[in-house]
Amino acid sequence: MYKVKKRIVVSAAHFLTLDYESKCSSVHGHNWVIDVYLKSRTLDQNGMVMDFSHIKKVVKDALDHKLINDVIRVNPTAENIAYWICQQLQPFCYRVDVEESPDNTASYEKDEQQ
Ligand SMILES: Nc1nc2c(c(=O)[nH]1)N=C([C@H](O)[C@H](O)COP(=O)(O)OP(=O)(O)OP(=O)(O)O)CN2
Ligand SMILES: [Zn+2]
Repeated sequence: MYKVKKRIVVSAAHFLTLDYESKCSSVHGHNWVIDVYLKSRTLDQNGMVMDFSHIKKVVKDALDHKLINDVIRVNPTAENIAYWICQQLQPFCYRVDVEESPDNTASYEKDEQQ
C-alpha cells in the first residue's frame, strides 16, 4: 500500500448553528490546518497516488477565502468539514484532520468495514 499526506492551510470563515448559546454562532474565521491522507495499492502513470498540487487545488479552490457555510450544506463543524473534504478525494482519501486552532482538531477516518 502506498500512502501520502498533504498539509494545506486554508483561511476561511464559518458560523455554526447550535442548540445552545455560543460565540461560534457568529461569523468568524480560522486559519484551518488540514492534513489529508490518501492511499492506493497502485500508482498512476506518473508514479503517484495523487499529485500533492492536485490535492491542494481541490481543497483550496473549494474553501480558501470562502464562507464555508456556502460550500458545505451541513453545519460546518470541523468534523463535517473533514468528512466533506474526504468525499472530494475519493477513492483514495481515507482520513482528514481539520485543525481550527492548536488546541482544537477534529478528524474523519473511513471505516474500512463499510
Ligand atoms: N467538536 C467541535 N467543537 C467545536 C467546533 C467544532 O468544529 N467541533 N467549532 C467551534 C467553533 O468553530 C469555534 O470557532 C471554536 O472556538 P475557539 O475559540 O477556538 O474554541 P474554544 O472555545 O475551545 O477556545 P480555546 O481558546 O481554543 O480553548 C466550537 N466548538
Ligand atoms: Zn469556528
